[in-house]
Amino acid sequence: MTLFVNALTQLDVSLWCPKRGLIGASWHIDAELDGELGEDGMLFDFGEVKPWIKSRLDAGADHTLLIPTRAPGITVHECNEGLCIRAQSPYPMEVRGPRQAFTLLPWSEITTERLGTHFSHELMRRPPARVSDIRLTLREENIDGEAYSYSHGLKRHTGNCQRIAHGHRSRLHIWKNGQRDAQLEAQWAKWLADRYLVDEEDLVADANDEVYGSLTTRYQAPQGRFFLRLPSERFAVLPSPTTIEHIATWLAAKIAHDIGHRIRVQAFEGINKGAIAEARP
Ligand SMILES: Nc1nc2c(c(=O)[nH]1)N=C([C@H](O)[C@H](O)COP(=O)(O)OP(=O)(O)OP(=O)(O)O)CN2
Repeated sequence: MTLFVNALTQLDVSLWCPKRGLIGASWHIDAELDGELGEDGMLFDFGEVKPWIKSRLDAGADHTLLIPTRAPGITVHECNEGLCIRAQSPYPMEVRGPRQAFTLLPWSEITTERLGTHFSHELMRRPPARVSDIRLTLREENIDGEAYSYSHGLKRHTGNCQRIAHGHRSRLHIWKNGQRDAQLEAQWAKWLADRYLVDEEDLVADANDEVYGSLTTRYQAPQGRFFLRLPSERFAVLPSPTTIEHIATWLAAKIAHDIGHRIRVQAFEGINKGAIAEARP
């Protein structure tokens, strides 16, 4: 017998891609479980399947930076913050933070297929009674219009959003003078694509940055100390923390100022939630 639960939970992560660099990603998680029925006629109570799988993913890869440790140019070593990870290609990155902020995977590239198999194996280490196999599938949200992706960290968040490099892939809706504007949505999704959104308060002066054309962000949060250096053009600098409320407000003000019209922005953070802001030129 096979039991399934579609869209059981979501994963919001960043990952290092040897072709695109730092990417924000959000995936639905679909689950299938094989096994034998118990006397109650069930394989595994839905009310227990969902919290079991969600809690395991939340405590593991969710809100971490996924690193393919066998990609060319990746190095990982211990440092005062916990782990220091450097990448070279397609551009240089250095990130440091507590061990729990990273998921290290011994692969040359991260794919949703490999992640699904990896998470399934992890869950099968201690399977529930009567479950003989588990298959997880990671699936991008089907977005008709524009999707934008970014990475960030919220130093004041008490949960895992404080981790300096986690991200999202999300819908972006923009209205100009009350009308949805597909062209503006495409333009801003393209501009935001794969950027790191940083609060200007968290940028620090670092001698390397002048030499290499990079920017460095560093902060202390409840889980530990975090550090990230990327080429300056990979950043978008906000005058505020990068909560979705501030992202929507900043985007609306920036677009209204740029084009001189009344703007409404509905910015999603991952799947099915976000913030709405309006601005006038
Ligand atoms: N009002 C806001 N709340 C939160 C924000 C925010 O910008 N505004 N941001 C975050 C984090 O950035 C986080 O990445 C979002 O995390 P998410 O996975 O969606 O939240 P949960 O883990 O609490 O939800 P699940 O249902 O467990 O996925 C957090 N809050």
